[in-house]
Amino acid sequence: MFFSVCYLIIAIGITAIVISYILIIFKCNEKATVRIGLSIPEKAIRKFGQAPGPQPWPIIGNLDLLGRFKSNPFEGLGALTKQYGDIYSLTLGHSRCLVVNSLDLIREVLNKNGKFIGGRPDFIRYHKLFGGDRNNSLALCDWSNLQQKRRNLARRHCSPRESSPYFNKMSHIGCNEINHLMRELNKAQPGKPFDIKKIILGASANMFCQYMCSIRFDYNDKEFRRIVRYFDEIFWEINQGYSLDFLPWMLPFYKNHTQKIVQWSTTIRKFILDRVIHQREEMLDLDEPENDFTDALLRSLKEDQNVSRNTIIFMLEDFIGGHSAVGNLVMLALAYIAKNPMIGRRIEHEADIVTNKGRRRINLYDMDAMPYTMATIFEVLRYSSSPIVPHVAMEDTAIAGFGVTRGTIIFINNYMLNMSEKYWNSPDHFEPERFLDENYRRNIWKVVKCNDNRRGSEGSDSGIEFEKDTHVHKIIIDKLTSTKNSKKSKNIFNDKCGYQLKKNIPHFLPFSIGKRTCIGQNLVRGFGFVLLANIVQSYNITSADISKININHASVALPAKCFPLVLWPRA
Ligand code: HEM
Repeated sequence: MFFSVCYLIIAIGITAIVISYILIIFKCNEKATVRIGLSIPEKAIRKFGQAPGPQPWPIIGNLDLLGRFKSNPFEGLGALTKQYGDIYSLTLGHSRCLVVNSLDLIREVLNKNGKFIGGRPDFIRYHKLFGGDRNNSLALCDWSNLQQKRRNLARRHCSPRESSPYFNKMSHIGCNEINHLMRELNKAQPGKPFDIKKIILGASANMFCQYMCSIRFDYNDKEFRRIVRYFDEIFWEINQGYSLDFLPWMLPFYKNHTQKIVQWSTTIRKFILDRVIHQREEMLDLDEPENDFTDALLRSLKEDQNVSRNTIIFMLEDFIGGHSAVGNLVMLALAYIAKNPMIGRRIEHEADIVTNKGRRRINLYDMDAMPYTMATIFEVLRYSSSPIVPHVAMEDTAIAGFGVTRGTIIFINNYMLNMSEKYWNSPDHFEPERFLDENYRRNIWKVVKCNDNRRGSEGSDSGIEFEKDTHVHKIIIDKLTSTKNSKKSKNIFNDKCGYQLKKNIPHFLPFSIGKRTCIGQNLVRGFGFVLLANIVQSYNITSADISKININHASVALPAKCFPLVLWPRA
């Protein structure tokens, strides 16, 4: 009996392996059928073979190769370029994947082929996070008319231009929350390590909640604290890769984990319904002018039959959840400052100039006059190299002459760009200076008259949106003329204000490019700046033990419980 069971298990195993291998080999050899012209239909269709890549195993495909780079799979994807070049295929589980590793290829994928590769991977975890359907999520859904509509709805509020009233609102809300944050930070004992992350996340959450829903929560509100933690857990979760993503039959082994994910997301949804949406629905007056993003969403629910209540709840959840990204980004910046106090000194120096030695809080309009602070944020984005969410081909297409069949997952390896010696000097060093343009000082008198109103990203595909430069020119000119007789101030000008943040660096794509670029990037820069600049203005940041500051590459996410930091109030 025992032997029969063993033979049966072995037979099932061998059959599964053989079937798996046949399926994998079939997928590897499939050709993409691509329409290449419009004139003569028969001649316009061509078949393209897929990019070469390592030989896959049955069942796991090439997961073994990535398994060797657990702490940073993108490094693993980069290492494979030595053997297979900048574009190659992989099979992860049974999923066909294409990996692109160079700037030209990334552009070809995201800009030229954007409309064919607008899908997202069908990972079980993504469904669990969004009420059983990942298409509820703005970032994890496939491209659709609904997604276009959601992006349009969100753009005005979530990508505020400097000249818009939304920008002013952001600045006001940011500064107001900084007052609350400082009261919390003042409770910390100077020189004693403490968990600053949860306080920063709370402040960031309140900035987002006030901006999107005109509501803020007390830092001691238990429910608020809980959902801030759950959002943070989810942010970490989304930034991780699991075997489950490619081997869905492993679900029973991940039961506890997926239950946890569902519990986090349902608790968050309940909070948003109970504490935000219900009240607002009762108060909604369609004749009154639109007050915030929640108003805009509730109105679209009344005015557009294609928008469902679920859509707006998930949208609000997605956007409020953006606070975790900002909180983690600021936390990373503080960690690098703790490791290298000179970075903190230079930010303090800028902060002291713009606020006349701390006589006021730093607001969003100071952003252009504090280029080193912004450069630090950009350097965190480069150094941490947040991965671009994988795209999926929604129809057959060809990239660099290689076929990409429908359903292929496309990994865009921006880690390779961020760590390439071709583009950066000493890329493995954390150096905000690399984002400062020294030539600016020489050219300042020429450019100050420039009255170009275009958004900075239009002329480039760096994907980072900038406003016109007139404001910073004015600040610098004012500073130069008002202080030209003071040797000390002149040094300050030469040392700091003569630099400008480099803009539109074509190989720096932290927010991606093309159809599915990040909608929240202006919120990241705005709230990230206000948080970082004001904290560093008020405190010296150190660590009791820098060896405890462990930071993973290729992720902006830190574990919910990470390292403590030490604050010393500045005199
Ligand atoms: C550290 C901060 C952040 C970074 C580095 C970042 C980066 C990215 C990247 C790389 C993508 C993928 C683009 C693509 O697939 O081609 C993305 C998508 C997205 N981001 Fe961000 N993001 C950040 C913060 C935020 C915030 C604060 C929000 C909202 C408040 C936000 C909203 C979105 C949305 C909605 C998408 C999906 C867009 C779509 O698929 O159509 N992000 N982000």
